[in-house]
Amino acid sequence: MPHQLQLEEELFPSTPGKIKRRTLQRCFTSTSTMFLWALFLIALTASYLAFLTNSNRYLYHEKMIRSSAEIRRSNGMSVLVTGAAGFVGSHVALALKKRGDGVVGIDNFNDYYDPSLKRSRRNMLEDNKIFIVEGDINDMRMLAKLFEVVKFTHVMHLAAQAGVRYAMENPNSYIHSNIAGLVTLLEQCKAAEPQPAIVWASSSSVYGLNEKVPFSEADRTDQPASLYAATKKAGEEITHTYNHIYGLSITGLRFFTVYGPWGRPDMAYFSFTKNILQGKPITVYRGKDRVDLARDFTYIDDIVKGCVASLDTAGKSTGTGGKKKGPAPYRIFNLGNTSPVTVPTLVNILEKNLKIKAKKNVIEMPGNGDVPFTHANISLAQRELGYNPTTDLPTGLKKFVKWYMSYYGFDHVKGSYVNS
Ligand SMILES: O=C(O)[C@H]1O[C@H](OP(=O)(O)OP(=O)(O)OC[C@H]2O[C@@H](n3ccc(=O)[nH]c3=O)[C@H](O)[C@@H]2O)[C@H](O)[C@@H](O)[C@@H]1O
Repeated sequence: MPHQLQLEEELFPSTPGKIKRRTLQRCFTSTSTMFLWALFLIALTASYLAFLTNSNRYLYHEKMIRSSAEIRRSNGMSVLVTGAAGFVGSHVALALKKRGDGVVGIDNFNDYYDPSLKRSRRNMLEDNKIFIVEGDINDMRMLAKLFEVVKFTHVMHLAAQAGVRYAMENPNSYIHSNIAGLVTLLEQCKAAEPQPAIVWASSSSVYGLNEKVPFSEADRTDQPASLYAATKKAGEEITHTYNHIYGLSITGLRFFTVYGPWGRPDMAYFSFTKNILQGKPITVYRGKDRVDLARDFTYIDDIVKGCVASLDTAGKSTGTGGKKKGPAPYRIFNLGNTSPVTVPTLVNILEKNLKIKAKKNVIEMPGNGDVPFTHANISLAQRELGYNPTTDLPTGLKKFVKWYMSYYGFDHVKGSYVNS
């Protein structure tokens, strides 16, 4: 269209329809611009509000972290407890707080087992003024921030992917938590000023196919029977390198089948209790030649004492600026009970406490990473930590069953759960 005509067309449109369309088009163009502007302003306001909320939340968290980390006794320590919403973590955090140490927890609240139990443990800790940061130990930035806020003197590292048999179902979760997560945490500890001393949970499973009994720290640990055990053994080697290169003080604790109130639902004593109460069958594994499996079951309160004594006796890390300045302690201890009990005996004790006969399916132990027995020699921990377990399995299980009944609200008379 020639220029003149185009201009006329625009000024004097030939049809009313055109006028409408063009006016509408202009109108629409300006409305859409306005709309875009409005959208932009809304987005700007929303992100500003989000920023305010986040920074408020951050400030709130920072305040909580600082107050949780406050030391309330002379020569006390400030401890970062990883896996604080877990079984052992929650108990250790509480014990430290009760005697006046500063405690901050971290936990990713994963769903390996019912996260509501982890949340209940968190509530219990919150009632005791212990704050748990919700986060993963693989999150380097979050760890760095945490160490910026608190100069931790110690790290009690209990966050891990636990469970021996689950490793066949989800092998990568073991690599994620027990290897990658461990390295991320160690990197942070190495860089921290001052470097904290680290006490962490290894496992009796590192003894694997070792046949020498009872298991001593100097025995072979190069024949793991499960990926879980292999990651714990790898953890012992990895922590050794951080001790050797960067001067981190390291104490590895080989726990022997820890049980008790607030325990882990994936463990035999816990799932057996649940099934027996519901009248469901339990599967009892048996070893070759019909030999009963046995474990050196260790009560949680004894383990807590061992953990706290390890923190108390841990020498200082020596590195600074990420460099070792001198030799630092590297220790490994068995924390067991020194009196193995067979799985059928464990079932008998539960039956007595629950006053219900279990429906047992006895089958040969499948090749799933289990070992036939464990038995700890604890003389090293006795000597160096003053570790002295005092709770036998009947006493400990009685306390567990009492807790279980009250936590899940099981009414013995009605034979059903009150809370469900
Ligand atoms: O001491 C340890 O290092 C390990 O102790 C436990 O591992 P485990 O001893 O296998 O504990 P449970 O899973 O509670 O099993 C106890 C015994 O009951 C047996 N069991 C388990 C489950 C089942 O359904 N039936 C059964 O007979 C097992 O074979 C085992 O002999 C923990 O689950 C691990 O996280 C921990 O590291």
